[in-house]
Amino acid sequence: MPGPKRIVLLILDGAADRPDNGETPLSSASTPGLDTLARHAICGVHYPVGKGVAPESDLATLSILGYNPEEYYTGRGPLEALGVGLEIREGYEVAFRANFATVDPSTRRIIDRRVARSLTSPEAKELAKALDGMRLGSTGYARVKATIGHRAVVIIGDREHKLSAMVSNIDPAYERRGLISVAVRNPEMVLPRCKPLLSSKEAEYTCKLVDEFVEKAIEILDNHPVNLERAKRGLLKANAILLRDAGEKPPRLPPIASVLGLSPAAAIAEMPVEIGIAVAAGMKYYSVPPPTGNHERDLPVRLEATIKAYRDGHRFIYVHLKGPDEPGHDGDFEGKKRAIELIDKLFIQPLIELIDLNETAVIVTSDHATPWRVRAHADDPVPWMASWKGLSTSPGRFDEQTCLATGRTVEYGWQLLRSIAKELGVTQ
Ligand SMILES: O=C(O)[C@@H](CO)OP(=O)(O)O
Repeated sequence: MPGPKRIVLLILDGAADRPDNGETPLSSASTPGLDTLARHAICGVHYPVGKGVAPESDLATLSILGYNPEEYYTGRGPLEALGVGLEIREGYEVAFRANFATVDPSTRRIIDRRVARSLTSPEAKELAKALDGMRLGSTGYARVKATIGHRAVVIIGDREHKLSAMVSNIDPAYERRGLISVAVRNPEMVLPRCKPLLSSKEAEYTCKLVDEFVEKAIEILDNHPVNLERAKRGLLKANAILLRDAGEKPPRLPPIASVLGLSPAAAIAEMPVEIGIAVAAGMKYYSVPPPTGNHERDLPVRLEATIKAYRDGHRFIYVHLKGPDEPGHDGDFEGKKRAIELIDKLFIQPLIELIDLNETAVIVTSDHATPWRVRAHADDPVPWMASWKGLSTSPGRFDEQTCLATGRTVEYGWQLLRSIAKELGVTQ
């Protein structure tokens, strides 16, 4: 039988977890759709960026799509900026992923690095407007754009002086190692100062602008009417902005078709960073509204976009669903299990009825583990499953322990698709 002609790659953000008395949200979730896919499948585990790396979503996703991060990664900030259509003036601007957060201005203690996920996008847009265009030093400036919930993009620039992305994170939850950031377990929640990651005048000057921006932002935000109103309603103030994952330019990627020879390629993604990755990889991005927090409302919309991409003839379709990650960060086992069950019920079950599984392989995995007991990204191995009607094998079900037990370990996420395509004999 010739191999599959098409691939649908489904990344369940943060769905992987750490077995606890044998159970994980994935293993305990009711997943008839994944169980059906498991009937004709192979599965294993992979290390999205490599052993010992607790990656952020962007780094992990870039790797899983087949791009070796060591060769291509340029920082999350530029991907977030690309995802919301912000250009970077290379050499004189540096883009950061940002979080609106709550701090105690007198002690710089971080009370909540996401404002308890209570900030609405309209509120964030108001606050971003108050910071956008801020002048820094004599020739520096900040460009600020709110994205989804507590998230934003901040571009620090200078009209005359060159800047550098080699600066530390102003966010204790993620530690910089060169251009990549890794999640920190139990970070000390105090607002840090910027440190140059290499001794260059550009990095030192960039840190000077960054520290000035962070300080001025607290003054502006703490007294902003949006926050005064929030405080009146007993809500946390969004009175600080954390910066992480500086980058000077988006990655220059060979088109995704060069990874597996499958084109055209499409992407259905809901967060700016994954949209940025899709654009950088030359995929046709099928726009969906931002997540509303109501999975019952959001998932059918994502399914509809996926089926449209399929019917438009795309041979590689990358779908990124955010659901399970947030309850993982919030230490919510049941919430994470529920998010997985809803993806199965409202996305996977209808999907496999609407596509041809004789010609299409469905690959399901996660970008990283967000173990609910850890409440952060972790470096655990991540399960993957490749399902196709031409396979006569079955792992029984798709979960962390079943896929670990097969012994099919892929050392680096960027090798995953190629190894699956080879084993299934994907038709170029
Ligand atoms: O954006 C998010 O959902 C997460 C992970 O990418 O970041 P943070 O932990 O800052 O909320």
